[in-house]
Amino acid sequence: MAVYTAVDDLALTAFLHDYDIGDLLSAKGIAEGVENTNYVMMTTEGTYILTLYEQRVDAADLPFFLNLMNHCADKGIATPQPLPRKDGTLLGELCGRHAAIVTYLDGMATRKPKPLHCAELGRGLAAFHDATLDFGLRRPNALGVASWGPLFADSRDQADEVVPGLVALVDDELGVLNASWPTDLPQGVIHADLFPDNVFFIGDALSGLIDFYFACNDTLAYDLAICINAWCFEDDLAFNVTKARAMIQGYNAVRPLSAAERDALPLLCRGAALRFCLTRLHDWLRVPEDALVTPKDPRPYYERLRFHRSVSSATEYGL
Ligand SMILES: Nc1ncnc2c1ncn2[C@@H]1O[C@H](COP(=O)(O)OP(=O)(O)OP(=O)(O)O)[C@@H](O)[C@H]1O
Ligand SMILES: N[C@@H](CCO)C(=O)O
Repeated sequence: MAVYTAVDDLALTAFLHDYDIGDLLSAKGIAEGVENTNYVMMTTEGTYILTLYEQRVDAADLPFFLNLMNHCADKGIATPQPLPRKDGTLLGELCGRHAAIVTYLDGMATRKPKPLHCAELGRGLAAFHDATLDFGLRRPNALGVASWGPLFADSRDQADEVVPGLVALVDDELGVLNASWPTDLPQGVIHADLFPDNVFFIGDALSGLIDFYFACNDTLAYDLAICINAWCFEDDLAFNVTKARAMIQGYNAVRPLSAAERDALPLLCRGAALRFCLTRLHDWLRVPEDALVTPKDPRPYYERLRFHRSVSSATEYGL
């Protein structure tokens, strides 16, 4: 559950005086999510999401995230739109935390994506990439290729206890990726964490993209590689080429991939699998005593990485 900061009605009513969104009717903490405190809030004007940013989010990054959502929502992408305060700013303070209010998006995340969902996601991701091309702010990827070596160094001693064979695999993979990571592919703003829990659908139609708190500037096709990892493997860890084909075709229909991007896809998928394997391993080994949430298992991403290492060309992703 993720309501780290309890907000009472008096504090919230006072906070809302700085907005033009009516009077408070109700506010309920949302259990999902692990990073921040979220409330679904109803006022006389409508339904909104109130987010209080907790310690792990760097306050200096908040203008990037909020302006990015605003930029995309203005362009018709299904991202939450931050509500401006009466002074025009997007960020306030509530209960000692930075806080913002964004529009509530209808729809539901799907736990078992079908190929149709993957095609929608591909189209939505490409539209998001296109919409960000003229976004003015920049944020480097703190979890990009250069970070993976140092990240692993912090967990290397215990890695084989979590997944036998992990040290040898990751050492080898870091050597390959550091030597051959593509640097000349089209760049832009990527979501960087577009897992099924961050995408809403109404029926089979995409209705919302949320959780922009890893968004950054990086290689656009790397974002697609993250989605292939997150959406196109079954619970038994088998790769589902039908889902990958649907996703890539959907993406390609909106933002055609260059030949260089297509060729790089196996390598980008390896990088994406390694990134989530390493961040999960890091968190797995450092569960706080009072943890409210179970850490995510690194093993499925170790298995994905082994799969991508066996791929010899992008055609194996259904291209
Ligand atoms: N704009 C929105 N419209 C509707 N529901 C939302 C919206 N934003 C967040 N939610 C709900 O709140 C939940 C938590 O949001 P989110 O995933 O952003 O949490 P977080 O703690 O910031 O991130 P993380 O998933 O990385 O832990 C979502 O699963 C969703 O149910
Ligand atoms: N999507 C991430 C978690 C936090 O964003 C993962 O599955 O490892």
